[in-house]
Amino acid sequence: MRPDGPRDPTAGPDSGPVPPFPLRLNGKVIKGFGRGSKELGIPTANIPVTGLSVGGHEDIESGVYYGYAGLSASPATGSKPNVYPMVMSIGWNPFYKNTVRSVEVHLLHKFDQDFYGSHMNLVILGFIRPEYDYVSLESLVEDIREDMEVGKRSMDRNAYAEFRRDPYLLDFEGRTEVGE
Ligand SMILES: Cc1cc2nc3c(=O)[nH]c(=O)nc-3n(C[C@H](O)[C@H](O)[C@H](O)COP(=O)(O)O)c2cc1C
Ligand SMILES: Nc1ncnc2c1ncn2[C@@H]1O[C@H](COP(=O)(O)OP(=O)(O)O)[C@@H](O)[C@H]1O
Repeated sequence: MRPDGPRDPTAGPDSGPVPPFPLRLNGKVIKGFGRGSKELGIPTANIPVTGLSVGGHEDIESGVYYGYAGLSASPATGSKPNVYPMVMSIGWNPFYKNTVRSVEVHLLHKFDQDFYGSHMNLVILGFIRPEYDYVSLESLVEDIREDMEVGKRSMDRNAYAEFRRDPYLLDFEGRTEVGE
């Protein structure tokens, strides 16, 4: 269960990501559990959990992370490839008691349209917190909103902001089959 008390304003040292970060992985955006997170204002783009095996990250600790996401061009919407800051959850979603592990990314940007089928390249820069169970949906949402603020503040630091230009993010060569 979520511990009481205030949370740290940033995650990870100001001097920049420390190993195992930056972690790089990718996958195609697939349908999630359809719990209507959009209605809560927090849509999460799922990539197949096999995306974790790209680069051998299967044993990554479950929890909440922050970093940057590169999204491929979407033929459906005509959008160009672009990079966005993101917060993400890797794990079992204890609040929902999932039986499969999931990788879910919330991009810190307002989109007019869905982008299922696009490819997403991720550079993870830091760990925010473990996954918790919650007394209510409201308290889960409140904590995710705080994760978004922690992620933003953390990436505003120079040693993290520079990863926005990491070439991995916009390299979609031969990526179409990975993680499908
Ligand atoms: C930044 C972030 C933090 C999250 N933290 C938790 C958590 O601590 N516990 C939990 O059960 N689910 C957590 N979730 C997962 C949400 O419960 C999940 O997005 C929701 O189940 C909707 O899933 P769906 O989009 O696949 O339908 C988190 C999601 C995000 C984006
Ligand atoms: N800011 C955003 N971050 C992540 N996904 C978004 C965002 N805005 C729109 N989307 C779209 O919403 C979808 C996720 O919606 P959601 O309600 O969580 O359903 P699902 O259960 O399919 O994951 C993503 O796959 C993506 O196409």
